[in-house]
Amino acid sequence: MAHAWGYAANNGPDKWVSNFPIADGPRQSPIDILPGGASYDSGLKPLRLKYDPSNCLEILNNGHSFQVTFADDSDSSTLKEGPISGVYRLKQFHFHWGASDDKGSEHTVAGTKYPAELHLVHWNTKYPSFGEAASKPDGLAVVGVFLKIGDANASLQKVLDAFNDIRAKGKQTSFAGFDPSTLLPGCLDYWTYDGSLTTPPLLESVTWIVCKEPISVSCEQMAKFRSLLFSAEGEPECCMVDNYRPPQPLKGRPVRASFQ
Ligand SMILES: NS(=O)(=O)c1ccc(C(=O)N2CCCN(Cc3ccccc3)CC2)cc1
Ligand SMILES: [Zn+2]
Repeated sequence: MAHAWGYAANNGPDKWVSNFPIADGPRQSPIDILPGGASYDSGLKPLRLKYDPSNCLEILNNGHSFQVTFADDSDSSTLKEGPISGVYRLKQFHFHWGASDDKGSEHTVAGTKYPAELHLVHWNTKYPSFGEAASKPDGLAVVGVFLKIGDANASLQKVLDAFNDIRAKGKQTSFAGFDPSTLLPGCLDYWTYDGSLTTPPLLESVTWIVCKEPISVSCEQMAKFRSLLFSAEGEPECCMVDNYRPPQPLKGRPVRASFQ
């Protein structure tokens, strides 16, 4: 499996350890969050998120998910405070989802799976770039937001409307003026713990910040997620579904809550 990792039986999460031994490391993600096992930390600050829609550049099908990429050459779209110190810049956001509404999220809450999970990926500006930061223990901060079946999400629909141009792996199209803060829940209470990227190279460089409150998505919108392809044009079509890693061992890590 020369780095051809994926989510199928022959190259999926249980196989990643052969090319990425850190898969069995001490701070892997995602995890099952046990609210009863999290400790309230009054020292945790509210999340300070400031996003500039003019930084939004394009939307891309990378063969594992789709991502919306941001210009990160200035401090105009940043995450500050919360559990982190310093300034982290937004690089991209993407999602993970299931083949059906009963699965799809990477983090779970007392065993509960959500149909999808949003990840807003930020890198620590004490390092020169995302690539540099991705290999440092305090290099990345990812805000995770659960999606729960309910009313259609008008903000999410703007993203889904771009899917016709990125159906196959490797397709990308310009995507301007989108404000990712419109994808955040009203309440920004969160759990936080030290973890990793949930895809190869599984680098243990992520401060995870998982919001307690989900955002809504309709089942028709979930069907649109599932219309994307893992496969490139000209290859046999393979629907992009179940692109999530299951929870990993906590290995004694503390999980803190910003709320009581
Ligand atoms: N699910 S998640 O944990 O939020 C997540 C966050 C970010 C990425 C991500 O952007 N990539 C694409 C390329 C960069 N590599 C790191 C790298 C590899 C080699 C040289 C430098 C950096 C990470 C994977 C993936 C997953
Ligand atoms: Zn992710």
